[in-house]
Amino acid sequence: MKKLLKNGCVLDPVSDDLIEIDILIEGTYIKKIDTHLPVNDPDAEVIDLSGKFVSPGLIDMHVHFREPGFEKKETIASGTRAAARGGFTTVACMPNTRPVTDSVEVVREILAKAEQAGCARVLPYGAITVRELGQELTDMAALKAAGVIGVTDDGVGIQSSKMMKEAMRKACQVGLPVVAHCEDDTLAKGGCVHDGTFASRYHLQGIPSEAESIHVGRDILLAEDIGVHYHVCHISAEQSVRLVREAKSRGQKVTAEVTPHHLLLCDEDIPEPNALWKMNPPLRSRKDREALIEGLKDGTIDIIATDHAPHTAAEKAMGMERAPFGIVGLETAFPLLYTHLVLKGVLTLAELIDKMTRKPAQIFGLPYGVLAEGLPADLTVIDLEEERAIDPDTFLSKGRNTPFAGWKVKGWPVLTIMNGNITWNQADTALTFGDFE
Ligand SMILES: NC(=O)N[C@@H](CC(=O)O)C(=O)O
Ligand SMILES: [Zn+2]
Ligand SMILES: [Zn+2]
Repeated sequence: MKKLLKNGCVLDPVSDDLIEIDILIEGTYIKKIDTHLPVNDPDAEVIDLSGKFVSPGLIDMHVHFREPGFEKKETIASGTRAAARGGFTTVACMPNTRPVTDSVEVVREILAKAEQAGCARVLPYGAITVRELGQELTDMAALKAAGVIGVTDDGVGIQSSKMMKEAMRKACQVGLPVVAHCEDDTLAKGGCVHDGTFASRYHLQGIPSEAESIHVGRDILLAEDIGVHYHVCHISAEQSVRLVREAKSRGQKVTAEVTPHHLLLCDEDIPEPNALWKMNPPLRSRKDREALIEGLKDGTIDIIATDHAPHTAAEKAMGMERAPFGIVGLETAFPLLYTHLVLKGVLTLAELIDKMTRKPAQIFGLPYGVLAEGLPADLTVIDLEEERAIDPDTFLSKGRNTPFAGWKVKGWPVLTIMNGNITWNQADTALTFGDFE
């Protein structure tokens, strides 16, 4: 099966200008990219992309799909459909499932379900410790052989420095990155929002920034001699950015990701104690937010990842102190970032796309993230002019927990192609609101 995409605009890799281009997809690969390809092949389906922007398929290195175990919040089927609607073709899913993704069996189950769902490429992470309890290391060699792309106990921090050091040694031996949820329980436990102005106004227990930064600093020191690739999840605090910057300047293999919500919101923006604004790490101070933007611009922070964390409406209605941490992100990330970073002149379109495509692929060694002949046909077509309010009722994710409802944003993905197959087409209502479990 062939698809000929005509007249789409791509970023010129040299000038970063938008240039018009034709792309021929054959089977699952990009066969040809040229300024003009003839429309004379009767076997090729021709798709006109005039006026639309074509990006390499977006990559999200941090999502929670909740399967197995918490299928009421999300399934691999609903999560990958949400990914496709958000323009993502590759997503890496976190192991805080039930059972935890700490065994070859669970990894196989996730990969099989993802294959069946077919809407996005799913790359599983394996746990660092058995059941994410921080007591006993998993069999990382076996997990790697089964297909995990990194190890993490996301959802909880590794409290013991000794355990983290051993984990780094083992991960390094088998060639897996250590992806760290940085959180010191002795500082964070019991808190529900950042230890700042909002917490004091509403007399809520705060989570101080150092709860994260202490782990970032500790882990950078531990990783220094081991030489493992150490990646910081959802970085949120100014001090953490500073520590990563310093480690990079010494040439250490440290990378970091930041979420759209930490880039766009701070604790002052929380209107009232409402769990739609509750996530881990919490929205921090204005100063922290500015440091994250600075870190993203100067390359200290490598990539943007959503930390898509769906929960049920009932769970999120339990209030700021009792509701679980987490917000969804897949279906709003690109338009939010395009509107609030690119259109406001904080990042260029090329910089934003780089942090959501080429860069995540590069740091995790994945063969995706660029448009090139011979690579898998992963593309996201975006209407940079379309402006619409975010409406959680239209989400394909089972999670509706977002603080961004009603935000009017531009730059909606209209067509997503993964491995040569259309996984999202805004114009096709059958694909848009199908009957999915
Ligand atoms: N980010 C969150 O607030 N929640 C995540 C866990 C995590 O990413 O640490 C979840 O699993 O719900
Ligand atoms: Zn986390
Ligand atoms: Zn997470």
